[in-house]
Amino acid sequence: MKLKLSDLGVNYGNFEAARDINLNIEANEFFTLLGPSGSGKSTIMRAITGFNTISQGQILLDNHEISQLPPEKRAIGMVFQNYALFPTMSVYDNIAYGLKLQKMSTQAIAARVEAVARMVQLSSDNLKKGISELSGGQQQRVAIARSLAPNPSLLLLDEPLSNLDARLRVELRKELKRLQRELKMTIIYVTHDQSEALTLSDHIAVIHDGRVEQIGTPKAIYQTPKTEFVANFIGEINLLSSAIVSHLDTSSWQEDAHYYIRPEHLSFEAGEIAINGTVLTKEYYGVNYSYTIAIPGGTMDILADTQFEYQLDDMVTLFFNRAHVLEFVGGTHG
Ligand SMILES: Nc1ncnc2c1ncn2[C@@H]1O[C@H](COP(=O)(O)OP(=O)(O)OP(=O)(O)O)[C@@H](O)[C@H]1O
Repeated sequence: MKLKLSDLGVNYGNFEAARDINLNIEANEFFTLLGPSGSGKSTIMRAITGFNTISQGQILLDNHEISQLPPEKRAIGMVFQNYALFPTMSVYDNIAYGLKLQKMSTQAIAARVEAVARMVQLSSDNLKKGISELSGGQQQRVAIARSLAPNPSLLLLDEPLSNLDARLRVELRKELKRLQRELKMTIIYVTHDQSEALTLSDHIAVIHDGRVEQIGTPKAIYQTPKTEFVANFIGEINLLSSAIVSHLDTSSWQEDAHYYIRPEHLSFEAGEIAINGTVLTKEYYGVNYSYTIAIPGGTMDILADTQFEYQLDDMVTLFFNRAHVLEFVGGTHG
């Protein structure tokens, strides 16, 4: 199913937690709301599910206005950060919960619970257990299975992996993507983790202060951020301070602009622009090094191939090309 939010606004009392939200989410798309804590992501999700009343705009699910419907009539699946499982029920009963409400036959429920348990790779042994007997990763699988059981055509996932350790997050992230492809579902995903957003999404909406800052593919958001906020929020980036810029031959550069460059666009080898500096910190990442270089008026982070091995306090020259420099005037792309 496709979802359209048009001029959506949500207030808590006098506080505008979301405003002017316009999103077009296509059927079978993996769409992510990415933004810092408190930016309004959950507020938008709760408006879609019906747990928040909207103060303005429309929510169209396959062209039908749903904002006046109660949550249970919207047929939208939802998984929360804290799982929100029923702790005293068995895994089976948790997954079967929505199906029982739909008055499905016991036999049909059993078949469906087994099917979704298989999808999320929960064994039949696990189905008999109590929720507290499962690991965090298994509990999250139960939460996903429960939301999938009624076969929703739209699934909302609000920070579903944030309670898990790093390795499990990556594993479950791959599984989510596989499930989405297999089940041909529209997924709206909320995260403040940029690597999750970049790896999973077809499109990302960057949310900041209750507004949409930019919508685009992961590549577009990373490579051509429209605002200074997006440039700083997605990926690592170096600000070329005015002190640095004043050292450069910058006749084509504007005085009131802010200039940025990504660490991977700096080189120790060659480039149009050169800055001398000394090695301040060095981190080894297996495939490469990350160095912080002290330069006149500031520091720059650089990602370098392991062939470029320097020691602390070594003198080095950083090179980069003008084409890789991102320019912002008044916060927006120059
Ligand atoms: N029930 C509420 N009443 C009043 N203010 C609220 C309520 N819920 C959220 N807020 C405020 O609205 C803003 C947006 O909150 P929201 O939970 O949507 O952010 P978020 O981007 O989902 O954050 P997080 O990543 O931390 O979950 C915040 O400033 C928050 O304090």
